Amino acid sequence: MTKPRVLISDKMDPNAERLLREGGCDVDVITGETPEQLIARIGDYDGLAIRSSTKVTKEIIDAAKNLKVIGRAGIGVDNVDIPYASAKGVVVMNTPFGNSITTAEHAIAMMFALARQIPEANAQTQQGLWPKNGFMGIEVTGKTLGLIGAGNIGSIVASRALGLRMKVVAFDPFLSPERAVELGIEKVELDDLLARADFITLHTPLTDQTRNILSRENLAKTKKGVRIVNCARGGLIDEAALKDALDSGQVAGAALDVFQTEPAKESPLFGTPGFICTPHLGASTNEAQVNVALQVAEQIADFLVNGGVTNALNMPSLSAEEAPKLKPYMALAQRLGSLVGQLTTGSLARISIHTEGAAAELNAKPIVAAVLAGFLRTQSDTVNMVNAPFLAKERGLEVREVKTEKAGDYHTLIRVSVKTDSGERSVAGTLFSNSEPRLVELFGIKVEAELDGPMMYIVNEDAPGFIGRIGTLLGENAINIGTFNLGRREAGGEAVLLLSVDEPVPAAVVEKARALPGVKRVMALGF
Ligand SMILES: NC(=O)C1=CN([C@@H]2O[C@H](COP(=O)(O)OP(=O)(O)OC[C@H]3O[C@@H](n4cnc5c(N)ncnc54)[C@H](O)[C@@H]3O)[C@@H](O)[C@H]2O)C=CC1
Ligand SMILES: O=C(O)C(=O)COP(=O)(O)O
Repeated sequence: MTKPRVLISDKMDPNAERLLREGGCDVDVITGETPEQLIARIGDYDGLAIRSSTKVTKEIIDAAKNLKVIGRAGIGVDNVDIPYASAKGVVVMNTPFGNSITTAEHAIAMMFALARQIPEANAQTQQGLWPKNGFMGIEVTGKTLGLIGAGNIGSIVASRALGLRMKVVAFDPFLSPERAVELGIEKVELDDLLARADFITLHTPLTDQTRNILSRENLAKTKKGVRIVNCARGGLIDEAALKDALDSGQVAGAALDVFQTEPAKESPLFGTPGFICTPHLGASTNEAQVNVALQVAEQIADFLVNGGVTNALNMPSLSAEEAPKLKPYMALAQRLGSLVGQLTTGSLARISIHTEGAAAELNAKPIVAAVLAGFLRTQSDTVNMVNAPFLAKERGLEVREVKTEKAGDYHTLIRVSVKTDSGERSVAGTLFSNSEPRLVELFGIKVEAELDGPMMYIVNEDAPGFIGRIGTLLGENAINIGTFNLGRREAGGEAVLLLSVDEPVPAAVVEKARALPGVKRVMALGF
């Protein structure tokens, strides 16, 4: 088997390359390329490992014909076009915890640098000015820190600030009151935070809701003399308004590690009294870089070599514990999805995925994604578990999930029902010996089949002689039958025949089968 190829396109700790190789990948480290150079290069690679410098745009994803996974050695993924990667079936992963302590420490360092004006005092002292009377600072003890965003990094900042005897208030709509109590902080509304905080630190991702959260209007609502630290993302603060607020004294100090446009080689903020900055160094410590490099390499190799999914942003994660249990279910789900996809004609309004018995105890997300992937792959070759839920939504398909924990006739069952113009029909399957996928019901008829390889599906009137006729037809055309699965609604009613065959059934033979007496429907299927 050829090894998957991974490109590391941003500066990364060498452990990333080492671990990817040990994990079974071929690796190239080529950093600092222009977008055009990356577009020309990316076509060969199965995996791409990045930090924040590489911008993974639509153009790059389009050029990446083999790409299966993008691994971000860090947290923020606003440099990756995730919706487009999802549409193209590319998994996007990050390392959500590896650099959070380091970034929280940088925010605290920036807070002290502002409180005691360390950068400017250092510069003037080294110029020989000994400016002992020019730098009156403030204590942080007893001051109020306002956190905007209290997730991983925000809560570490909170714990450090509490250790410094600060009072901490936080605005985060997703922070539960219980978690706030656990952290020892007060959950507040944004206006309240703006009015009360002596220091504000930002720790949210950049989203439509957080963009410009410190707008001109909100900066005007702050306590006069506030000091602001941003080690999260540039677009969270209106930089022009911040410059004006520093000039007017409304804001006494601002420390930015991140800018609206990076690299920030010029800014109206540069040189403004009370303004300090670093060039996106939040995650730059030896410890954090080793952490994220090891994590991203392990995740990429595990995905490309074993199919394991960790920390994916556009696909349900599969833990090492869950993966082996879920694997046969995903195979079953994918085959049932494919079966209904092949048998359904006409427009589809809804697909329902019902898990019953042991199946209902499992994480349903990967099972649903596998059904949708199986279903939609009958319409497009580029569908996989990553883009299937996205495509289903795009096509206006309603997806329902139902769980029944009590087992019915089978200890475990997945039922896939589709609602079309002509009504609702379903197929169902179970696992034999907890590992072998089997179809057990097809449109209300009990039938047992493996759904593996080429097959033939026939609906006919249940009458003597039919099996002989179909056997003869296939024999005359040198088609060898592997398994023969028969089911019927009632004696003399409608019968279903599912045959597994050694070779795909040619269209001409399908036509001949359709012409046999009593035959209602014939299709060649493939799994
Ligand atoms: N400067 C640097 O080098 C680094 C920057 N970062 C950035 O730091 C930021 C925070 O990272 P984490 O704490 O790991 O993320 P996280 O996802 O753990 O926490 C983000 C928090 O923001 C909250 N949030 C979301 N929308 C909000 C809104 N509208 N208003 C208020 N709060 C909202 C969420 O509920 C969540 O609690 C990210 O933008 C990340 O990219 C992360 C690492 C290094
Ligand atoms: O992890 C993050 O979100 C960061 O912003 C760190 O960026 P970097 O990897 O240092 O370019």
